[in-house]
Amino acid sequence: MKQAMALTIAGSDSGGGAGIQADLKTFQELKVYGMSALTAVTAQNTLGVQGVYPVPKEGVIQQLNAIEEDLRPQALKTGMLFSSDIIEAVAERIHSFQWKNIVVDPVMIAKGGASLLLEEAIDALKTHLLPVATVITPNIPEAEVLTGLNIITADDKRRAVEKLTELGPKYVILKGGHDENPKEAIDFFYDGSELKELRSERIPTKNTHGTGCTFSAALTAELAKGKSVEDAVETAKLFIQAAIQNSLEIGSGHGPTNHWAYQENNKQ
Ligand SMILES: Nc1ncnc2c1ncn2[C@@H]1O[C@H](COP(=O)(O)OP(=O)(O)O)[C@@H](O)[C@H]1O
Ligand SMILES: Cc1ncc(COP(=O)(O)O)c(N)n1
Repeated sequence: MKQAMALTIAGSDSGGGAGIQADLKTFQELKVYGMSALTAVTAQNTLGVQGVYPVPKEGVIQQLNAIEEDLRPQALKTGMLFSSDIIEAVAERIHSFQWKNIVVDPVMIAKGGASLLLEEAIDALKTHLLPVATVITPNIPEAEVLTGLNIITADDKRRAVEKLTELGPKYVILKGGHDENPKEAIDFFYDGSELKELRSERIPTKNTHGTGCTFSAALTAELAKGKSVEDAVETAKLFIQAAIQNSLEIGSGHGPTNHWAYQENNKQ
């Protein structure tokens, strides 16, 4: 059997709950060989981000070249990209290497409020990266920045996914983790013509550090196995639901999700 291989292009979270660490743990749980290109080192724990140290653009390019030369991913995701320099370099390589199954998680702000993307990089994200994306997975505040819309109602969400599709990605998943619905976490899934709602019970917990990273990594892993976007997103939703349901009470801030819960549940 051909080994499924996936790449994450993202920042490091020293606390292990988000970023590259969450992505690689998720790939591993879904039995996908994980590769990484690091864009920034963050000093971070469950309480927040204490420092951000970007990798020079040349360093990011060299990591991508090394992967292309010898390994090649069947799917990849981007997370924290930090600057327009890095975004342009990543978009250019995705295009020239003809990499497929591109998941763009437009990470902007960590749960504690620290900025993981410079203001000057938003334009580059819209003009360079979104056009080469297969799927984008913004949360509500990120979708507001990308569209300029205020997103509160279901109608606002419909308008937002349509507007986001106009920026170039084939599919948009607008995640509902940040909305006010106390009962359900509803993600809007739009394929350019049809809108589907992905619903799950909202779990009352403060331990949501890394939920977005884990969700987009699960989606990427399933795409690397050759699944359709429609099927991959169903698994990603089940994966994140199990990970939040069994989140870990470690650290004294927003604890991380549990990356092994999905497989543990499937064993029973
Ligand atoms: N409390 C929760 N209970 C159940 N699912 C949640 C909860 N919070 C977030 N999710 C789900 O986790 C995924 C990540 O969403 P979100 O937290 O909005 O992303 P981000 O980490 O990028 O802000 C989505 O599928 C969302 O519906
Ligand atoms: C390096 C890095 N990348 C991404 C996030 C976003 O995490 P979340 O999924 O909690 O929004 C983070 N806190 N740190």
